[in-house]
Amino acid sequence: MIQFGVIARNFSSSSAVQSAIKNVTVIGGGLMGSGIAQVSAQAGQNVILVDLSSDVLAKSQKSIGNNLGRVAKKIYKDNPKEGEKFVSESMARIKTATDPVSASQGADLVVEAIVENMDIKHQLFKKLDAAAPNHTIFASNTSSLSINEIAAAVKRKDKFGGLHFFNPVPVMRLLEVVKGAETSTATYETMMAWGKGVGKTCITCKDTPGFVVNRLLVPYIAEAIRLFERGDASARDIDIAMKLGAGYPMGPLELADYVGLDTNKFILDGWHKKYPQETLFNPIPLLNKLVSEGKLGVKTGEGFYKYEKK
Ligand SMILES: C[C@H](O)CC(=O)SCCNC(=O)CCNC(=O)[C@H](O)C(C)(C)COP(=O)(O)OP(=O)(O)OC[C@H]1O[C@@H](n2cnc3c(N)ncnc32)[C@H](O)[C@@H]1OP(=O)(O)O
Ligand SMILES: NC(=O)c1ccc[n+]([C@@H]2O[C@H](COP(=O)([O-])OP(=O)(O)OC[C@H]3O[C@@H](n4cnc5c(N)ncnc54)[C@H](O)[C@@H]3O)[C@@H](O)[C@H]2O)c1
Repeated sequence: MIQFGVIARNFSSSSAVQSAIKNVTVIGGGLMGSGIAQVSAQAGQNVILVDLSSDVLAKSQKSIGNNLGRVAKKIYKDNPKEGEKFVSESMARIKTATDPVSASQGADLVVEAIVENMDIKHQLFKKLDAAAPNHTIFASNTSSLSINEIAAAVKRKDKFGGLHFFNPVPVMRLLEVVKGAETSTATYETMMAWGKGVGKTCITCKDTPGFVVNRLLVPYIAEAIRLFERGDASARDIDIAMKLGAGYPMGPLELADYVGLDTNKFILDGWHKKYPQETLFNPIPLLNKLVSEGKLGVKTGEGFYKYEKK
């Protein structure tokens, strides 16, 4: 259970965003982008949320509104009127767009949260680099790709870094802030201040595959899928085992569904390509089969488990 204090503390520190960043463009309005837009707006930032699909944007705005309502219920439980004001003011700070270039022209920070694919991230950042103001910082929310390799697509390598949020963004208190080889100290410090300002506890690490959390988490989830694939235990028992035996809030297979089986696959495929000798990163036939069948987990209504459509 997430204690009230945690959410309130996040909010109180987030309401004093003192960094040089006021206007944030979030590109990718899916699971992560919508959460990043939410925490930025509730911290007083002006946000433009961009996606290729206006259907996705409409769905994301709805889920942001619902999630802001959950946050408001906790922070303003004794003052529902204030809670309604908090939600409406936060929502008013979020605009949506389908054109990333025009949406980045007034940005102090662009956070990319599109599909985990290097080529597509390169195409996007190359386009933005030519259009966004010189002072704009670019950051990727990538789970597993190299910040240095993504930054190869832009000239502003001194103003490029990693801002790796965790799902669900409004609840998970960690933010991994990653410096690339050419990220300037000023950019790094601005990203750290902004991360704190939107209510996160920031840690930092080198530009190493999976940074800290995913380097430990993704192989763990992969091993759980292999355990299930071999028939050593049921999905339910594997998840119960890790919740009751290791104190995790979610078991590995329900977490894989929550993160997205496509994202898990993208990460493993990328690491397998880079480190073919590392067996922990080997492709998993069952994971590949589920993804090929469009069973991506919570976001499509079925993965290892079935979910009722929201
Ligand atoms: C792969 C990537 O690169 C990296 C990653 O992101 S790896 C994934 C990291 N994330 C995790 O490991 C998540 C682990 N799971 C959890 O922490 C918890 O199961 C969970 C927070 C998702 C849900 O918590 P749980 O107690 O089971 O359910 P639930 O009651 O729905 O939510 C708990 C609280 O969080 C709040 N909450 C949940 N989701 C929320 C959201 N999206 N927005 C706002 N609030 C939310 C709920 O309001 C609830 O608060 P309340 O009880 O005070 O009302
Ligand atoms: N899912 C997680 O738990 C999680 C956690 C941390 C980081 N990440 C990373 O965040 C990124 C997004 O993951 P997600 O789970 O939100 O994916 P998602 O599939 O939910 O959302 C991605 C969104 O990007 C949009 N998109 C794709 N190409 C685009 C483009 N060129 N321009 C604009 N929009 C585009 C898609 O329409 C989609 O709505 C990935 O790099 C992923 O590795 C994911």
